[in-house]
Amino acid sequence: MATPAAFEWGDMVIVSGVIIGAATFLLRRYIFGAKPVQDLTIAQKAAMAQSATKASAARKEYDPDRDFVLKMRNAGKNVVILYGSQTGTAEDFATRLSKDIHSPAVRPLVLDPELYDWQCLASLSNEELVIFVLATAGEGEPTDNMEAWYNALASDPEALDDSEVPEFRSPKDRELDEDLPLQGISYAMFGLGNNTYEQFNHHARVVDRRLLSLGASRVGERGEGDDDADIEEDFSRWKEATLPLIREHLGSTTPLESGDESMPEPTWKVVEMDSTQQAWVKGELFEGAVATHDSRHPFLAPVTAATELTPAADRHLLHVEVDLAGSGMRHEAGDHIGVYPTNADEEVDLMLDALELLDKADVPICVRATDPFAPQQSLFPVETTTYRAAFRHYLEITAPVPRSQIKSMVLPYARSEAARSFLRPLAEDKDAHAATVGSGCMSLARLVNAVREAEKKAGSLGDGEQPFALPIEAAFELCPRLQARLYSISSSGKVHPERPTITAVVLQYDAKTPLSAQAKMGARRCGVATNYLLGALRYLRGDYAVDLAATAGSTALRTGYLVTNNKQLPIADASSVAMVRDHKDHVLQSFTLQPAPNSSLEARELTMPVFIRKSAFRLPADQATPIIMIGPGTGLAPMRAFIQERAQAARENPSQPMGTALLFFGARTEAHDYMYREELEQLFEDIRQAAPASQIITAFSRDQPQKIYVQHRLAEHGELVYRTLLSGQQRLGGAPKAHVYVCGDAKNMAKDVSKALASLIAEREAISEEIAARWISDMRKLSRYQEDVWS
Ligand SMILES: Cc1cc2nc3c(=O)[nH]c(=O)nc-3n(C[C@H](O)[C@H](O)[C@H](O)COP(=O)(O)O)c2cc1C
Repeated sequence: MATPAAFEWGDMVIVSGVIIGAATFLLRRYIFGAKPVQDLTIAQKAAMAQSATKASAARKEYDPDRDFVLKMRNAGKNVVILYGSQTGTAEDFATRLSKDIHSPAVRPLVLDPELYDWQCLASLSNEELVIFVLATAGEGEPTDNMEAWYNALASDPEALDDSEVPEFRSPKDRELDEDLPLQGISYAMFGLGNNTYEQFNHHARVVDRRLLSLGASRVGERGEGDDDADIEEDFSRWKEATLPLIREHLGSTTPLESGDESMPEPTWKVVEMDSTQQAWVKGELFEGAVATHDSRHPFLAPVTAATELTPAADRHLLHVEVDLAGSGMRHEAGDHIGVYPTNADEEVDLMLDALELLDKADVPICVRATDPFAPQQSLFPVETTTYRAAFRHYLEITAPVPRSQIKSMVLPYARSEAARSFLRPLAEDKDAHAATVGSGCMSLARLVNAVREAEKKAGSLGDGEQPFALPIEAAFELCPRLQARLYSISSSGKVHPERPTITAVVLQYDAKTPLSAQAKMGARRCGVATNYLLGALRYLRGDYAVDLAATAGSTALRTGYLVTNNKQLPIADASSVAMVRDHKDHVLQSFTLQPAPNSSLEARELTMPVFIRKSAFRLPADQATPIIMIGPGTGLAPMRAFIQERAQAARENPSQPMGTALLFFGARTEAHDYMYREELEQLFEDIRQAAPASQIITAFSRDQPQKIYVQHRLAEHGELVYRTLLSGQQRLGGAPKAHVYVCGDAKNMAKDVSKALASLIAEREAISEEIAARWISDMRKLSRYQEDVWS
């Protein structure tokens, strides 16, 4: 089988020849903007940063293309919004903020800091403003695209006041104060974080404190969004308090009316191309053009295995393996793999139907910025696409629509009283929005359908009233960019080079509102990426394969499967078909999947767009160091990679000293949820040849009347855990030398595990739990207590 050289975007269509060159130019940011890998802890980074800051400032030649102040002024703007975003939320907030704040006096430009130099910050004038929208990533780390700024500004985040003053570029008209080089510069700050992480909003807090200590003035308070509560509401509150101050700062005397329901200015222009005039071919945009694969240039990896891991009656637990051969990417135990999913065909059709675009779903379109100065001129990473492909590959179409978006981008298009009465409470009342849109997980298509239902219920429309219709430009703006999903790799790169595996539970649940239960396609909601992985598994297994090209009459090859009571239907009808459920009570979605190049339908060879993201979650360099792994559920993933690696080392050299390895694994029941059981038991047999005390300790929560979780087992096996932490010492007397790894749920499990550990240390060292917790904190700083957790 031929190995794909690079990524080709699904069933994308592009005009052959000339467009490839033009698109490459327009997309140079995507194609050439190589991202630095983030594989150091904060402590390591801080140590490196001090010297790096000086060196880079001295080294850096002025590059007008990287001068964001110049860029802003040339575009006739006076505000620059810089976003630090890992998974797209901050980027989306920045874009929306720019819309909300825009007026004749306030002219914002949204920029990615990765493409600009922090040294230019001091050139801003008092009549200009910079707004930071910064998410925290990793364990209190900056996002990849803010890394250079963060390292320069906060050369020592622990001791900001003693940090060296970075060397900013002096503006032409004034000298910079040596200690307060940012005097006269104004900024506003909104941070995004999640309260379940130990270092809540650390990135925004550090940058904020540093800007203040360098002399800059903050307009308004620093906002802090909490993803664990209601980050949209946090953002709205911050905007309500801060936007008037920003307007005032920039000399605007006209406050925006809060009840403003005027039509928004479109950001994007959609041009339909004449497909009869030109030769349209399937696009293979990135083939041969990319030397390095990363999050912006994923690799189309052949899927080499896809299986179900357990016989659980009510959930699909998946194991998916891809082949990275030829990609140049390597993975190490602890790394993450990013997967760009494809939206389910039913969701795409629901959206096309809601926008009344089903009949021209495959018309080629070109989507360009209306503002000739906008930094991003093309909405998608391809010059031309189709309505269907845009919704399938590039946009997040299943997320609930935020309240502020309903207010600014949906309500203005309501042309009947019935539509306005339905939408107004959702736009204005936080609780009404949470109850209907939040709990109902009401995507844009579902919201549009619900407005139409409200109009139908109201009977005839009033005089001169038009039925509700949302223009495509608004829909493109309302849907955020489809983001890659990151999974902890569950295989070792040393043992299985080029074959990373994913271990994931398929996410499906019912939205709990009467409205959603009655709506088209019902109340079931499906996680985008895990259902895409399930779709791939089913396709490879041979469930209901259908060549949709034949039924849809499309010139593009569309491979997928469609389950509709065993009847094969044209894809366009799928959204009206009642969803079929499988034996695990999961709805069966259909996906248009990407076949391997040159493979026949019968061969069933698939590819998946992936990239590797380096992590700091690493085994100790010295294999004599003991490790304690706590990984319940799919939190087992990175532990499996560690165990594979230690087992291989033990097999190869059993006489080499090896530290004890303890695995705490938890699941619901032993009989139905114990994934990788035989393999793990065999691997521990191997490990015990070199480290005899190594063992697996399980916690099956539903195998007895009372619930037992991994934290309970930690307490029960306190003596063994303590001895492993001692690692040959008599007493700890401080942070243990063993390494502890925790992976899985951040909200409860990770916190309870940390408490259980502090408690068992306190008891045996005869110290207070507070002191023991401090030792664990020290372990974190020394990268000996590492978490890979999510909430
Ligand atoms: C892997 C991961 C690590 C995170 N680490 C932190 C953290 O240390 N502190 C924090 O406050 N929030 C943390 N968060 C929460 C994010 O900051 C929050 O979800 C934010 O909305 C993401 O914004 P983005 O999509 O622009 O990256 C983390 C999220 C993820 C997925």
